[in-house]
Amino acid sequence: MASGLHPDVGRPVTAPDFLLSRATGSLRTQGALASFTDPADAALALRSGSCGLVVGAIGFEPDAPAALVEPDVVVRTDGPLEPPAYFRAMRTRAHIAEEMPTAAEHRARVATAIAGVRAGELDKVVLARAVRLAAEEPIDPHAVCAALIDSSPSADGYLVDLSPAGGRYSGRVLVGSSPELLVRRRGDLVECHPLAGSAPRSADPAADQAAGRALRASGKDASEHAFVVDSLARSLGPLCTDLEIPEHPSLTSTREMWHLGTRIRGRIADPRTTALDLTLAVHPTPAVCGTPTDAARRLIAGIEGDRGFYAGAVGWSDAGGDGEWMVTIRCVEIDADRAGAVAWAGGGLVADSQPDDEVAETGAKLRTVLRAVGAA
Ligand SMILES: C=C(O[C@@H]1C=C(C(=O)O)C=C[C@H]1O)C(=O)O
Repeated sequence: MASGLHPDVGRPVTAPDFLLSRATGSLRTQGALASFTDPADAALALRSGSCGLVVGAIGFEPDAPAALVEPDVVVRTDGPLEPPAYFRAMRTRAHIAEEMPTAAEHRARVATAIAGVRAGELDKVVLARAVRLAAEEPIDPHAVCAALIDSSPSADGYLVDLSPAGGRYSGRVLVGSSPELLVRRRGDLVECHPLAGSAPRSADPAADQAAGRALRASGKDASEHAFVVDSLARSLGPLCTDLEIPEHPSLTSTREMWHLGTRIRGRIADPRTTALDLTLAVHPTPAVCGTPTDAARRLIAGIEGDRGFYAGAVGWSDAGGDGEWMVTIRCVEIDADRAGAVAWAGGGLVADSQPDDEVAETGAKLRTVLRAVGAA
């Protein structure tokens, strides 16, 4: 680069402030004609037709501030997004500055929660831990997103400017690569692909296949998974007709993880129900919260505190009702000054869960984003 040029020269001016990359179709947007911190207001604006499209993120807690906007400029594509060469060439370099909590403390929390499940206080709860990352050079959220899209076999990735949520979120950006489709509506077709029940993958092909087979055969993981499918069946039942739910989950994978997944399909009962309405009806599922929902939510708030946008939903919905929302996992929230970030990972706990396995599982889940920021 010639000296004297602005360091940002070459940076695509079309860099979006929201994007969702999916193999089945993507969307990126810039600007905001309107913004919503209450998802119910956004849902109403879509249904009334006063707003044509809503994009952004909603928090884990339904009453937490959302970062939703009606975007100004919208580009839709049929396939996944191809990150610009400018961002692909950037290497993020960060390191873990703090474990929140330490792996040992997370193990102790997990053991306490499993004891609660065994005592009959609840059936399942998802506990998460976080790490604070410190950057060697300012982090460019688009570079992290490009790395996540490029390392996802299905080119999954998302980026959301959290500023519309206000307060401490001003200037922060959420970036991730979620394998979990919370809900999608296309025309009258409604689809979900819940994941629950996980095992870390292995670099050794034989060990990797064995880990997948063991997950498929695991009664503990089947029960963890069933809570999610049952919850979706209950919440979607009144909103859909012809709900098709396979009897058994199948094996699915990311670069780091094996998961049990179930492809659920149905037809929308009332065409006025938008993808955002569906999202608000099913969220939070026991894939990120637990069963019963309120007991799990209370336990999570007491142990972890405020999850913010982690374990929420990220996506888009249009006034015609179409849209797609992913579960906000495998993500990192980048500070407004770009000097640091926080990444989270959680896992479901049932009566048969083992604390050491759970620590290993969250460690493996964290690697998705740690690799993308050069901290793995
Ligand atoms: C909570 C996370 O993942 C969720 C929990 C899973 C599990 O408990 O097996 C699997 C996939 C996700 O639904 C996360 O990645 O942070």
